[in-house]
Amino acid sequence: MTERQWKPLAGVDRDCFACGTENPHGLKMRFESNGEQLRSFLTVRPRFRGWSNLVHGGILSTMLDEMMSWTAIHLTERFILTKGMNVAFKKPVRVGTPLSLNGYITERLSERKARVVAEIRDEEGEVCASSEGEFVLFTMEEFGAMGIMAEEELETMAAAMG
Ligand SMILES: CCCCCCCCCCCC(=O)SCCNC(=O)CCNC(=O)[C@H](O)C(C)(C)COP(=O)(O)OP(=O)(O)OC[C@H]1O[C@@H](n2cnc3c(N)ncnc32)[C@H](O)[C@@H]1OP(=O)(O)O
Repeated sequence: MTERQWKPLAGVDRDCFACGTENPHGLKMRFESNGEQLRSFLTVRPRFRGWSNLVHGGILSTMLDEMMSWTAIHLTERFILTKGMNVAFKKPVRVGTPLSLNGYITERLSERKARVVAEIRDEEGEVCASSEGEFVLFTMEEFGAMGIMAEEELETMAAAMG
């Protein structure tokens, strides 16, 4: 069986703290999908440290939330909101070291909800932090009705989801 090909996903949001392509203060996360899972590679800059040279736990949680969110968006082709998430910090993560993340759906709870997992691995491939989250899924019309973003922004996002 041939391994599914990984394809880069276009960044569509300029200013998001986690994935914004133009946010100078953000993490600038990028994503790839093979149709079954998503992954991301990044090295966290020292400005995001907590203790000494360790990546702050809040930053790790943001990375996991973003990984799960992109996974939910691209694998369900719906707009999403994070309803809740649990994080396990298993090993300290150091700034300035290459990290990889992956995300996958563990359960489509209903038409409206999905359970998603994300993991952060170090260079040795060891899982340093992981999360499980529940995501509420919305059609473009439903998301538009919530007034979270402008019509043209909604359409740009919807076009990038498939
Ligand atoms: C390419 C892109 C890249 C761009 C990628 C950008 C990625 C950004 C990622 C950021 C992710 C985040 O951090 S999001 C920000 C943090 N999260 C939030 O702000 C969410 C705040 N919480 C809420 O708004 C709410 O609690 C919800 C919507 C999550 C859950 O609503 P709830 O009412 O409390 O929960 P629940 O009882 O389980 O839901 C009841 C039912 O109503 C539905 N429901 C609830 N609200 C609505 C609604 N307004 N419109 C329709 N349906 C709704 C649910 O689906 C569910 O359906 P049924 O099961 O009965 O059928």
